[in-house]
Amino acid sequence: MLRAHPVEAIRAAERPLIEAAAAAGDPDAVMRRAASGVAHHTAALLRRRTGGVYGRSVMLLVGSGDNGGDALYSGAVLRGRGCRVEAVLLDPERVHGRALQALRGAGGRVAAAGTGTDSSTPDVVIDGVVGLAGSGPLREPAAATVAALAGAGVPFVAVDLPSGVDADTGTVHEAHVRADVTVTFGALRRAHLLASPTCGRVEVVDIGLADMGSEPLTVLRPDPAEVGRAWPVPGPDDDKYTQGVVAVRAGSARFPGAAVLCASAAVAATSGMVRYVGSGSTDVLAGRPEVVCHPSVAEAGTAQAWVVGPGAGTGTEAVADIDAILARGRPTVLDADALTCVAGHPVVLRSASAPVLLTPHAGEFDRLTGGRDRTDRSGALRRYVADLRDRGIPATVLLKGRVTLVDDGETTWSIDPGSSWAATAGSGDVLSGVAGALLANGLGCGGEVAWPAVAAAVAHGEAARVAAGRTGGAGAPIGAGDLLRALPSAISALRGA
Ligand SMILES: NC(=O)C1=CN([C@@H]2O[C@H](COP(=O)(O)OP(=O)(O)OC[C@H]3O[C@@H](n4cnc5c(N)ncnc54)[C@H](O)[C@@H]3O)[C@@H](O)[C@H]2O)[C@@H](O)CC1
Ligand SMILES: Nc1ncnc2c1ncn2[C@@H]1O[C@H](COP(=O)(O)OP(=O)(O)O)[C@@H](O)[C@H]1O
Ligand SMILES: [K+]
Repeated sequence: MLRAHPVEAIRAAERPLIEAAAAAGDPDAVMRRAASGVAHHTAALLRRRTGGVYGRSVMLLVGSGDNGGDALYSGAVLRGRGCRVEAVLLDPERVHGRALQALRGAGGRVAAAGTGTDSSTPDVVIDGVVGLAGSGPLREPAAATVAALAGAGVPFVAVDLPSGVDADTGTVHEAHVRADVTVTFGALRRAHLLASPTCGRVEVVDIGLADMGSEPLTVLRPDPAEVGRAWPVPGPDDDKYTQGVVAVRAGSARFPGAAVLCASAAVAATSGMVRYVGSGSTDVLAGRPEVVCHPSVAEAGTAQAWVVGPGAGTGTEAVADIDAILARGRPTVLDADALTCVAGHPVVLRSASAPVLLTPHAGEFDRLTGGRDRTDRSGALRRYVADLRDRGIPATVLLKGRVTLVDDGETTWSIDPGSSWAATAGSGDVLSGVAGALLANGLGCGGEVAWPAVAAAVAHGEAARVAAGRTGGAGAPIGAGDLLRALPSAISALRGA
């Protein structure tokens, strides 16, 4: 499991190291260690991209703080390895003096932004514009310089964080660096897990930082192997009931497919039994004859967990069904149309005495929250969960997207499947089916509902990867049906990870 920390915690952990270095008369010792890590990973990128290091050209984008200092010291190291290094100073009046001297001493070229820079396109850019102290989008002249280099296809190595990405919220501002590699120091920052697609491959350099624990603002990323180990496996004494029965209320005349995708995903996720309530029994049974269908919520037999919502409608009947399901007092996944019902009738959640898992996409989340705080996704999520919990609703929320977040009011989990192939119609129905099955099974090594939600998101992402890669090569677009069919291979891969 990876942990990513808020800036305040990082700064507090670094302080003793920096003070010790200063007391020993070498105030830049930590910075030079960090910089040699940046140089090491930049050299590795150059080798991968160009087959070597010697003679390659490196451009440093140097801001006014210590992030720029790291870039300058790393340039000095790369100069020592035979690179041509040019530093572009974004604010020549405010630059880390000793680091600049080190670069000059090593034979690096220095220019102010917009004046007489080397005209050839560099092999790599080191982004030392701004790091932990950054806020807001890249400012000029950094924004225009970055846009031109990115447009020319030059790879970026970000020092600490891609500039233009907020360290704590992970907000990616319009003007920002998209990094191929991000080299950070001692421990991950929250943005590394909240904005992982913008950070590229994240490398953590050891600077002698003591191990950091968790606190409420720490973001966690699950280890796929851990999810695989926790996946429910029937034992010798198990039967179809002991593994947890999940009931699915999904589908409508307008959306028959949602019923098939959701119920079939529940069947694929664990052994045991799946019940179905809705208008789609014929279609569900055509694909999955093992599903047990019931004419209404009231007539459904016992289930250890429920899923309600995919394609299930938003009328008064749908709201009444949600109410009836919650009144059964079992853990329940509320997805899709059920979330629209909750947004319109928040009072319906009052019937929830057992844990509920809400699984909105961005639009549904806006509907639930009135569209507040679009820029600080994880903060808005934490506040929404806290609101629900303050109202006595035992809620966990899974916010979908390329980076899926799960928050139970105490912990934020982040899942990034590494590609966006899962962004396809109906794939959310598959996710809620998997989550419901895991909830019914009582999977719970990391919390009552958060862990099944996290495990479902991991398996969903892995299924997308398997499905998109089924043809080999670079991968191909998938539909939700492909993702569904890939679930068994994905679960098997996780269990073998
Ligand atoms: N604190 C530590 O212990 C260590 C820090 N290190 C480096 O130091 C960095 C933090 O340095 P600083 O605290 O000096 O701060 P930064 O270098 O992150 O930023 C400070 C400067 O950036 C400017 N700035 C802020 N937002 C901007 C934007 N959007 N566009 C352009 N400029 C902007 C500010 O005006 C300020 O002058 C870390 O990210 C890391 O790279 C490393 O040397 C390792 C050790
Ligand atoms: N850009 C993306 N990259 C990867 N996965 C994504 C992306 N956008 C959405 N997803 C995932 O795809 C699924 C889509 O769910 P949802 O929006 O509810 O679709 P639907 O309602 O069509 O089923 C979710 O699991 C979500 O996390
Ligand atoms: K940076």
